[in-house]
Amino acid sequence: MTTELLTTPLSAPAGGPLANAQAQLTAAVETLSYSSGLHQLLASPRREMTVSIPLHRDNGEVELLTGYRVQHNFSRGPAKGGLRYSPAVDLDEVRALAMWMTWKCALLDVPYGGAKGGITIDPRNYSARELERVTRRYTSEILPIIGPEKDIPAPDIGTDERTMAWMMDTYSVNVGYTVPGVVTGKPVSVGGSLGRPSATSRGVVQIALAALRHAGLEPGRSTAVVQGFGKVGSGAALFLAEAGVKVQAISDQYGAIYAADGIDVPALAAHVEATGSVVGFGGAEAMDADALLELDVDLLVPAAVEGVLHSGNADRVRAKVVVEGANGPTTAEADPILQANGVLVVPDILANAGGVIVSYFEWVQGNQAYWWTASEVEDRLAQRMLAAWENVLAVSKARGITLREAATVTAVERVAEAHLTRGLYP
Ligand SMILES: NC(=O)C1=CN([C@@H]2O[C@H](COP(=O)(O)OP(=O)(O)OC[C@H]3O[C@@H](n4cnc5c(N)ncnc54)[C@H](OP(=O)(O)O)[C@@H]3O)[C@@H](O)[C@H]2O)C=CC1
Ligand SMILES: O=C(O)CCC(=O)C(=O)O
Repeated sequence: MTTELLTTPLSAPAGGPLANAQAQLTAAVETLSYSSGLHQLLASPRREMTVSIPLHRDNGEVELLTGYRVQHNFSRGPAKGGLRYSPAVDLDEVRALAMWMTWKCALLDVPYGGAKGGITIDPRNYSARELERVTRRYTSEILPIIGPEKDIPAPDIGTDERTMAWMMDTYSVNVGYTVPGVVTGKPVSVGGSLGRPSATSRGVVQIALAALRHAGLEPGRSTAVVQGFGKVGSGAALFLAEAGVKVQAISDQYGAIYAADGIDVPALAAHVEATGSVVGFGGAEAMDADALLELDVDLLVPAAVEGVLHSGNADRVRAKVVVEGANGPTTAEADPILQANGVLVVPDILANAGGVIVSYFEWVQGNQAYWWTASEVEDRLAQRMLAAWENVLAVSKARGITLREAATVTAVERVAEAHLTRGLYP
């Protein structure tokens, strides 16, 4: 196949998540020498839905929210991906996140395409009753395009297992029977899997420990910082500390804390539970949240939002290894700077894939109505994460490309092969 033009059908603002996702795809398409037609097909979402969500607030006022569901690709199976509640959500962000889900599922060889959803809302400003109404209305609006064989949402920023229970109930009430497989990341009491809440963090740390050793660093003598202390960041900090890594700094959207001898992560979790933020934790000192990314440590785990490592700060990153717990934390401009400085970057589509792997296990268990033990889930998760790590390392070495390029090339090739095998003229 020949590479002619490498323009993509969706124009995206430079530096934003969609431009970054497209730049990563373009690099993979160039390596694979795909045609521009195939490139455009891989770059374009198969289906997008934008919905208005009228919300009756508890005080009687009516507010109109906007929600999205983007299904990027179905070539390898039903679409799969999280649902985000954040004020920063827009259609381009959801498009990027959906594309990354396609590559993640292909890389880890779970039988899904990629999707993502979002609502532009700051969930902290709404009561639980309001969030339930928003979730139920959003689910009703996107109901025609989701389902266990079509598209299966899961938690992401600002959503959790309670959100998934509301989605599952709304879908089930509409179709007339209980459909646990329409979402994953549900509570165990309604068909969730043991081990799903901790799966993304466990996977991040399994990869982080392997990456540290690959870089010649002994985890028990290593230091780390974690950006974000939500579902992914808090678990990552905890599992790193349990593995003997000294977690010296942690941040959330309100600020950052630092302790040279290592933060007591369970005590910090109790503080956050009580106060809502890492700020003010007694066992550490306050530090500048941007400076946290530039600390002289062995391991940096960005586990919050996109674009935090960019052309303006990449040159100052002193961590030897970056393991991307978040989706898209490193911009396309930052990648070559980090590479030139010898920083080993383990890409999101590999590092944070533990969540979708256990979501897949949840879907399989639900479909068979047969439940696995926590250790079965954890053992199978570790096997898949470490096999994918070895595979990406091998491709990187064989082709002389970065880990991100190796992961993306592997995934894109699998998606293209599935698409072409199914035939071009359905
Ligand atoms: N949940 C999952 O299973 C998976 C999540 N991911 C990705 O991991 C990342 C985090 O998701 P998740 O943990 O689920 O989301 P959560 O909503 O549980 O947590 C997000 C965390 O990021 C923090 N945060 C937000 N903005 C900033 C900022 N500018 N600086 C520092 N911290 C910030 C939040 O702070 P605060 O607490 O103050 O609001 C919060 O601690 C996202 O990129 C997501 O897409 C990837 C794979 C699976
Ligand atoms: O568990 C899932 O299905 C998807 C999780 C997710 O949104 C992600 O991996 O980014």
